[in-house]
Amino acid sequence: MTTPTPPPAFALDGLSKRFGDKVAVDEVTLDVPPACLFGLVGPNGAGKTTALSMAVGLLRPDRGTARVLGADMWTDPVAAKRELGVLPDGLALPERLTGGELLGYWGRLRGMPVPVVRSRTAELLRILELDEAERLGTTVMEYSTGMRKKIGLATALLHAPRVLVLDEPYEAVDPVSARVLTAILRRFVAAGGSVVMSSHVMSLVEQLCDRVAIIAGGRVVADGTVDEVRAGSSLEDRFVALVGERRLAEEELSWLAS
Ligand SMILES: Nc1ncnc2c1ncn2[C@@H]1O[C@H](COP(=O)(O)OP(=O)(O)OP(=O)(O)O)[C@@H](O)[C@H]1O
Repeated sequence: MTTPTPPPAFALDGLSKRFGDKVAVDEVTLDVPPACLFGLVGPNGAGKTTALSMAVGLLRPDRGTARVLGADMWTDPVAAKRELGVLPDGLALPERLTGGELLGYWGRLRGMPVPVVRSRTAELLRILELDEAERLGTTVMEYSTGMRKKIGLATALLHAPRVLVLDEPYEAVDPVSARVLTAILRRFVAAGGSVVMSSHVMSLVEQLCDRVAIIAGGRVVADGTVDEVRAGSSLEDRFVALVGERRLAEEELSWLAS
């Protein structure tokens, strides 16, 4: 008897979204295998956040489907979200809570046992170096940009999901915390989890990710292993070649520093 092949961690099929006359995402189809760190890159306004928002159930697609470990995000959202941890773009957080209170609240929303929430909260705050702020009673409203990103990551990790979707997780995070984040993501994938992360830092995606997709103008223009996509050059050069370079002409901004 053959064992059934496990479903992809994430399967996006023909996802499309239009805002008025603007086609933001156009037939995006991607498979993220189990135990994979998947990078999603593309220029500003390419459609990454829109695609990821539809994939995790935050934005209803005009067309197409998104499945998490086989469960359809829009017809079976409870099953699809059970195994999913999300760091959305511009995360709206309850501002008047401390990080620890926020995680406590989050854990209860997820129906987790209180002692588990307590011990994971303490561990996450310590590892992400938010414990000092917690001791001082700092509320999320008073957090710096990087601290907000880190508490957002903690909420994504708290229920020990099997699939993580992280919109620019390294943005505004200091180098020490970035190394911690990398260690967390590597350990997560080594244990069989999958991560989809968007980033503008090509060197980071090259170092960290197993697979990468480049999105431009709402469409997937390249998708494969990092080696396949960079095709013998650097990921940044390949990105620029596929997306198109913008050079500054001699006369442009000539008033600047004149
Ligand atoms: N709520 C909205 N209403 C109207 N247009 C939108 C909305 N959200 C996104 N768009 C448009 O959809 C396109 C894709 O935006 P999106 O935020 O997905 O890009 P992105 O690839 O995440 O960009 P960045 O790298 O700058 O974060 C852009 O042209 C943007 O202006």
